[in-house]
Amino acid sequence: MSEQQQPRIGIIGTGAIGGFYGLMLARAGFEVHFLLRSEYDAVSRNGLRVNSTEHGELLLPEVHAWQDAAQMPQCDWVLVGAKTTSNADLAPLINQVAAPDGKVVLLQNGFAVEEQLRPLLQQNLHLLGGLCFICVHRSAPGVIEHQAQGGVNLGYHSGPVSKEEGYVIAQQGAALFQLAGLASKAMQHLEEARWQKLVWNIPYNGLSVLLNSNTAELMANPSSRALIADLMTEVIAASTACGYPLPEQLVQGMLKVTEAMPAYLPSMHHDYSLQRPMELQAIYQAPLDAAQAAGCAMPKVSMLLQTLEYLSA
Ligand SMILES: NC(=O)C1=CN([C@@H]2O[C@H](COP(=O)(O)OP(=O)(O)OC[C@H]3O[C@@H](n4cnc5c(N)ncnc54)[C@H](OP(=O)(O)O)[C@@H]3O)[C@@H](O)[C@H]2O)C=CC1
Ligand SMILES: CC(C)(CO)C(=O)C(=O)O
Repeated sequence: MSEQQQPRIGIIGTGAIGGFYGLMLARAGFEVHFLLRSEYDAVSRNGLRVNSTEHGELLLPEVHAWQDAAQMPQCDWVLVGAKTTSNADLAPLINQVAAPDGKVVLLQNGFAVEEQLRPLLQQNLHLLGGLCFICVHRSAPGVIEHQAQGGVNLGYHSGPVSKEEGYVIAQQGAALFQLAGLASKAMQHLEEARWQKLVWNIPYNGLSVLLNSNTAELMANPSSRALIADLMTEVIAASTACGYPLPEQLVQGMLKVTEAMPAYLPSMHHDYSLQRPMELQAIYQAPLDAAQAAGCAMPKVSMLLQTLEYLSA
C-alpha cells in the first residue's frame, strides 16, 4: 500500500497503550492491525473497548487481530505498545511486520530503549520514540480504562536519513495521531524528552509499588511527597550532568500536575501486582548507568531500584 494514499499501521503489543492508540487510529479511518498474545481470543470475539473519562465508551467491534506476526500484512508504521522488557524478543517480529522503509515507534517509557533495540532492527527501518502522556490500564481482556490525558510526542532516533529528514518523519507520525483527535507533536530532542518524562516515572512508578499506593495517596502524605521531590531533584541533576539541563522548577510543576490528576496507579504497579516483569532496566538501571558515566550519583534512585529488585526477585 502506498503511503501517499493511506499508511497502514501495525500495533505490536495490544495492551493499554497499544489498544488505546490503535483503537483511536482505527476510529479515525486508518487500517490498523493488532498483534495480540493472551487476549487474542477475547478481542477476536468481542472487539476492543475503551472506557474513557474523556471520550466516553468506545468500541471497535471488528478488529484486524493477529496471533502470528508472520501472517500480518506489512505496515508503514509499526507502533510498539509492549513493555520494554519484551523488546529483544519482539525485534524479529517487528522486522517481519515493518514494510521496507517502515517507521517503528516505541510507545514506551524509560531511557536508552531505542539504543537497545536499534542493533536488532533492519538498517532500512526508521526508529522513533513516542512519549505517551496518558493514564490507561487494562481492566479485562480487550477492555481498557482511560482515566486521563492522551497526548503522544514523537522524536526521531535513527535510520537511513538525515536528522532533518528524521524530524519531518516525526512530524508525519504526529499528524497521524492528530487526525485521531489526540494532542501530538514532533520533538527535536528525544533523549532530553526521555529524561524529562523520567522525572515523573522514576519516583511515582517505583514508589507506587514499594508503598502500594496510588498517586493521590503518595501526594497526601508529607513524607512520601518529600521523597518524591528528592527523587525528582536527583533525576534533574542527572539529566543536567548528561548534557540535558532541566529547570529545578520542574519539581513543583510536576507535583502540581500530579495533584490535578485522578488517583492513578502507574503501569509498574499493575505489573507488580499481576506478577509481570517490571521495567527496572529501562526506567531505573539505564538512567543510573548514564548518570554514573557522567559522574553524577543518584543515591535515592539507586536505593529505590535496590528495593524494587528485592521485590522482583
Ligand atoms: N499505561 C500507561 O498509562 C502508560 C504506559 N506507558 C508505557 O507504555 C508501555 C506499554 O505499557 P502498557 O500499555 O501499560 O502495558 P500493558 O502490559 O498493558 O501492555 C503490554 C502488551 O504487550 C503485549 N506483549 C508483550 N509481549 C508480547 C509478545 N511477545 N507478543 C505479543 N504481545 C506481547 C502484552 O500481551 P499479554 O497480555 O499477553 O502480556 C500486552 O498486551 C510501557 O513502556 C509503559 O511504561 C507510558 C505512559 C503511560
Ligand atoms: C506521567 C503520566 C502519568 C501521565 O503523563 C504517564 O504518562 C505515565 O504513567 O507514564
